[in-house]
Amino acid sequence: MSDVVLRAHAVGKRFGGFTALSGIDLEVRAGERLGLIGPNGSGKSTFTNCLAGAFPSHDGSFTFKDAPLAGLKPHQRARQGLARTFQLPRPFRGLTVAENVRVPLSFGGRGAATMESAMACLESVDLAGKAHRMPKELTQVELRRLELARATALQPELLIVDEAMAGLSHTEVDQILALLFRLNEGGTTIIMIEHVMRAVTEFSQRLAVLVAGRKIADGPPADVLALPAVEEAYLGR
Ligand SMILES: Nc1ncnc2c1ncn2[C@@H]1O[C@H](COP(=O)(O)OP(=O)(O)OP(=O)(O)O)[C@@H](O)[C@H]1O
Repeated sequence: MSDVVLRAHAVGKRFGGFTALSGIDLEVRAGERLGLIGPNGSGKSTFTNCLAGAFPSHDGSFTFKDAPLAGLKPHQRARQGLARTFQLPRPFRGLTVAENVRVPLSFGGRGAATMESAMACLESVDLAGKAHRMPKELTQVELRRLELARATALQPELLIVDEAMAGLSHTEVDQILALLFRLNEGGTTIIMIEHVMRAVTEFSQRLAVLVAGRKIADGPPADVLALPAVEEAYLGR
């Protein structure tokens, strides 16, 4: 396998007559921490949905671990090692926290769906103490941690974290960041989609910027954030 774990080539997506994404080329190296940023409606979630296989079709192509993703359904992509979290946590409300993790453990097929495995996943996100609670008993940051545990239960090589920090306090952002750094140190490649600039700049080794469905910058965070086009489009100056 090459050093590049994910390659997006000319990815585009239209909704009726509206072009949400156009000509996106992006490479992500194994073990990298990439920040994908851009103003509201710039296409970040659309890109994630294309990558995860959530849409029936899109333009262009993705190659993951040197194999094309075309034609694979979301669950097949997850089994290949591609996982995502959702902006709004989506636990199974009728299942306990531990059971919520056992579902992707069994579905991903990359590890045993035992209670021990579920507890190990929960420990990795500091949620083992709430294993037998119901999701409605969790705080906002605990729900985000559960969302991460559910994604990491798939043992992904690549994890896309979609706005995990929204609405969290400074300390809670630090807690999620620490978790993500730990996951990355364990070998998981991470794409962070985030509006909390402190978090995304602290975390990312590289930033890619989408504006109106096009990639306008890609490089070291300090260089990218200093570009006038990025300041103008993203920071609204
Ligand atoms: N299913 C859909 N049908 C029609 N338009 C859509 C659909 N999904 C997204 N869009 C539009 O595509 C554009 C890109 O949306 P997207 O959610 O990808 O942006 P985003 O960068 O993730 O925004 P945010 O930061 O607010 O989450 C927006 O104009 C949005 O309204």
